[in-house]
Amino acid sequence: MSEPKIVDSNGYERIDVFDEAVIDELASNYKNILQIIGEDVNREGLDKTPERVAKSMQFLLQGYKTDPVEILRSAMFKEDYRQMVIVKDIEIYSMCEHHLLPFFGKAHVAYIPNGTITGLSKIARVVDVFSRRLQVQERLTTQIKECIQDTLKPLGVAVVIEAQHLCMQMRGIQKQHSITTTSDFTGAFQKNATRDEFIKLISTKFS
Ligand SMILES: Nc1nc2c(ncn2[C@@H]2O[C@H](COP(=O)(O)OP(=O)(O)OP(=O)(O)O)[C@@H](O)[C@H]2O)c(=O)[nH]1
Ligand SMILES: [Zn+2]
Repeated sequence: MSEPKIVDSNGYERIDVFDEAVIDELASNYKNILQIIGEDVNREGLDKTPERVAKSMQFLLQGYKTDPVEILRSAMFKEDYRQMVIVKDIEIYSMCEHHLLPFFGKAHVAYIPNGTITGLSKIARVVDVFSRRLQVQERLTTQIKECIQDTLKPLGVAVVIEAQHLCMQMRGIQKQHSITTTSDFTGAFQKNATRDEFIKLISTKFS
């Protein structure tokens, strides 16, 4: 019998990346940081903050614990459909590995099956697993592409990510409106016509 899933208040499965000892150690280090920046760690509002931040980190970095290949393998179906499948506007929240600040936006993912399809939600889950790690946008884009290509072995995979980086907005260069776009393609998407069709379809608004 499989173990019961632990869910959070939204009903989503909670993945504990760190054990309790690690949470305690993280909390103790965050307490030090609060002290170093000159805060009064004993005031009421900060009482539980070190522990909250430790748990928040656990949530934000939960992607290390899940194998994205297993996610795809859990829902692979034989199907003789060899046209483009696009899951677009998948929201992403990731953490910049340079500043530990969020970057967030949308991922658009397409593949052309070669006898095997996967559950649509699994594409979004793979995006989530890689996003919930310390990342740079380029590597995130490529990891999603490679995981789908290596597991489903489709005729091609395309991944485009558009994101805002808080490390460029709240600090540093402080550019509030710049969006970074990254893309990566395999197989059939290397051809201009196929890639153009994908770009056209992800640019179309349906609402
Ligand atoms: N290529 C890439 N760079 C990123 C990403 N996220 C943040 N960066 C950049 O990482 C770089 C780190 O540069 P450094 O000069 O070492 O750090 P810094 O002094 O904090 O740089 P500034 O942000 O320019 O103040 C910065 O240019 C960031 O904009 C990302 O996803 N991809
Ligand atoms: Zn950054």
